[in-house]
Amino acid sequence: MEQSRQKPPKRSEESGARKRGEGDEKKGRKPKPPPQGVPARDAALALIHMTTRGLTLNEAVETCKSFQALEGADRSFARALASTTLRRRGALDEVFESYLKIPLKPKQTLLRDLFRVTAAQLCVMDVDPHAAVFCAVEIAKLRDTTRGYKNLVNAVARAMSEDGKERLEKLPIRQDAPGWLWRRLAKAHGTKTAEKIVLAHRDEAPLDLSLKDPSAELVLGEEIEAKRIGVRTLRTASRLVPGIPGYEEGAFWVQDVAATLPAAILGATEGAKTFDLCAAPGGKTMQLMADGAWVTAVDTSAWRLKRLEANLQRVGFSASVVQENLLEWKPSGPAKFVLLDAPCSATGTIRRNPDLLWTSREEQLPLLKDLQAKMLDRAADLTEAGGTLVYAVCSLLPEEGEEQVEKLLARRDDLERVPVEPSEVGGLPVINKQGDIRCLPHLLNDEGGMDGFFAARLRKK
Ligand SMILES: C[S@@+](CC[C@H](N)C(=O)[O-])C[C@H]1O[C@@H](n2cnc3c(N)ncnc32)[C@H](O)[C@@H]1O
Repeated sequence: MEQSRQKPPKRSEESGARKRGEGDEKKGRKPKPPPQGVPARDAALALIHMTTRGLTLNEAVETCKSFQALEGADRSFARALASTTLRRRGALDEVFESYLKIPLKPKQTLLRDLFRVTAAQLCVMDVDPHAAVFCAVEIAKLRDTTRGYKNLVNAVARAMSEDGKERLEKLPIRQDAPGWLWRRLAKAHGTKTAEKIVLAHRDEAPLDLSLKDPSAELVLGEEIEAKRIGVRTLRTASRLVPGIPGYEEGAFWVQDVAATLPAAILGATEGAKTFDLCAAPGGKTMQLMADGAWVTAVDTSAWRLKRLEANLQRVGFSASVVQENLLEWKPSGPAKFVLLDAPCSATGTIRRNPDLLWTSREEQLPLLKDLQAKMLDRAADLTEAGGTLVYAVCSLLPEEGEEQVEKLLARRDDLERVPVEPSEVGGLPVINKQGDIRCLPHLLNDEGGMDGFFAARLRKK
């Protein structure tokens, strides 16, 4: 059986919580769980385990019964614990594994996830270490696959409570990213920038609201801190979207500041025929419509289009919505303005979706790149002469962004790049040498950062 490499640390004499638990155990009484105890931590473990099996964190949150049963502070704690575990999983694995004499077997997935969640509490989060150790052992006892390892869990958790934080802090920054992503980020942006990107992934993203009418004042109430940023964004410290004044009236929708830039640089004019390709769930459709464009929104996914329609309805817009594969869609004619927000690795949204670090697969990239190139050609064909095409991806990887555009311009002579001006992006520091938009998560770090995005503007000759 696996054992801890180190002796478990001595128990702290100051530990009221642990002394109480131990005493109770000796006397055969059930120990009293501390606040935000076993149920919240067990729900966080369930969420993590669902992501290990391939679900996104959002899907797990929506479907996990033990999480759904939580309320208030327990619910927030479980969500924060799951999110922290995913953000730091690479380093946390390294830390807890350093205490094991015998590595875990690949099939011990639940035990591995329990160690991860416990390490996140003990090495990253500011929680009572005694509560973390106590609950880890109680959770181990709950299931057949972990019950036999409760002593190991106890020993490793107690060892981590002693010096896990120090071990974590000694690890290189790149440890938080999967190897394939780190290699690609370092090659594309250089090691220093790649480190800044990986560091930015440690933090929760702020909540950005896109204003339907950017010139209007949105009165949020004194309790919600907010600041104007970019072209139409109000950045807030709030998390409760439906609770924000103006939500029911459709005065805003949720959209990271970086995601507002592709539609902003398209420059679709009032009443102009505009194709929003790969449109769902409709963030950019709403933005184009708010600027008065006459939009046809195309997407292949029925359920995502349902969300688009619900979003449009709340904000009070009605677009022409088409469920079609873009590569096969045959509209009656081209449009003056075309926005293609192509499917991609979504690596630019890791701050919001930390599960992507572990659910994205390098093997998906060739397929995505092939699809993006085909979509770009199709989108160019659907743009009328003299019209504007914007290509966008929420990716950190140039092979899905910059390189796709270079290759497009090399294989077609009917397109030319139209460089973006700083005034078009509200002065944000996101315009690269070619005049394209390249957002990275650490830019504007002091103000909460931004999603990673690439967007280029092309004119059809
Ligand atoms: C990056 S998301 C779009 C986000 C959207 N533009 C927004 O701002 O809310 C990419 C979209 O491409 C859609 N998609 C993927 N393959 C497609 C295809 N062959 N034809 C049309 N849409 C496709 C997906 O369903 C997904 O909704």
